[in-house]
Amino acid sequence: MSSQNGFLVVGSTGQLGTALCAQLGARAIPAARRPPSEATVVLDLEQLAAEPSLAAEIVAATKPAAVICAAGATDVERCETDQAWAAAANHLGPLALARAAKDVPFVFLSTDYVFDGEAGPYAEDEAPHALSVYGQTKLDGELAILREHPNALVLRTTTVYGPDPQKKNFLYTLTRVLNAGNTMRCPTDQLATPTHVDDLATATLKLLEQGATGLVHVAGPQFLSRYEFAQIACEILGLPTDTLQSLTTPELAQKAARPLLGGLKIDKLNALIGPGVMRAPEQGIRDWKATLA
Ligand SMILES: NC(=O)C1=CN([C@@H]2O[C@H](COP(=O)(O)OP(=O)(O)OC[C@H]3O[C@@H](n4cnc5c(N)ncnc54)[C@H](OP(=O)(O)O)[C@@H]3O)[C@@H](O)[C@H]2O)C=CC1
Ligand SMILES: Cc1cn([C@H]2C[C@H](O)[C@@H](COP(=O)(O)OP(=O)(O)O[C@H]3O[C@@H](C)C(=O)[C@@H](O)[C@H]3O)O2)c(=O)[nH]c1=O
Repeated sequence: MSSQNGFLVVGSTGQLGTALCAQLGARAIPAARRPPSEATVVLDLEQLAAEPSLAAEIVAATKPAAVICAAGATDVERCETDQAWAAAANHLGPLALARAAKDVPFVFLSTDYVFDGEAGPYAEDEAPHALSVYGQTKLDGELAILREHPNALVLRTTTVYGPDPQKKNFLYTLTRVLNAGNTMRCPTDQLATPTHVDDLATATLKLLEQGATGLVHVAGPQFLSRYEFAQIACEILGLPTDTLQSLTTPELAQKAARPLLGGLKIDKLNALIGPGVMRAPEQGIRDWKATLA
């Protein structure tokens, strides 16, 4: 495999990776731990964490013009009990790749879960304080990559929704659960700024084109609770709401603590790429609906 000007998209089988590859077209060099075809580079972040020299081999073989690390341990609950996995996929693996790709721009995807949720939505200059293993390992990744890569761009996002090849984001879960007549329990006290995956991909590529570096928040423009997000989705999608139940986070009894007032401010993003790129949930859910068969 050899390519002079492509962007290495790590996590090409994921939600964001798929959107990035679609927007990049022939400029994408997809990379995944379980490649769906021979055209995809084999890249396992856990393996890179254990054997960092493999990262240099992949970079030498693919010669990317930039690297976007859109992969990671995204199962927030599993991270609590499998900390070695979380550290490898969210911190040490991406760091090995960043070290090997020092000569080209490197993008690392992070999260609002680096914050404790006492005062969201958050701007880039606010102090992080992670509550969960997922959030802490992402924060460890951010700090190490920003320290070691001269042109690193760290993008924090939150509650990504829209087309998802693995059909596991919140909207797919909500639709599946409610259509099956089961109860969907949604917290009224977990607030964030839901982000349409295509906008996240667009913003990522615009920032890369501009040569942006450092920390930038990329998220939707509206701050709302999971329950409100679910209500908007139900209305647009015509889902039954008799089994949509509101509750508080303690009642939900999740393993990993979530930031309650999470979410991200996007003034810096808007100043860099112009306003209007990030769509509001109502529009985003309508657009997602239109993609369903
Ligand atoms: N989804 C969200 O709400 C948010 C996401 N983020 C961050 O944005 C990024 C993209 O998220 P999203 O696309 O939604 O996530 P997904 O869960 O949809 O995709 C994650 C990707 O990471 C890959 N992956 C997991 N472990 C490894 C590994 N060891 N080596 C290589 N690849 C691996 C998965 O591969 P496979 O298909 O084989 O499982 C998949 O392609 C992630 O870094 C995530 O932490 C940040 C905030 C919110
Ligand atoms: C299963 C279930 C979840 N939920 C809620 C609780 C919680 O807020 C959320 C859990 O689903 P999610 O997987 O979307 O949420 P979670 O894994 O917490 O979402 C996070 O993903 C990671 C990758 C991030 O980085 C975060 O920014 C955030 O988007 O959904 C319900 O309300 N009812 C349910 O029945």
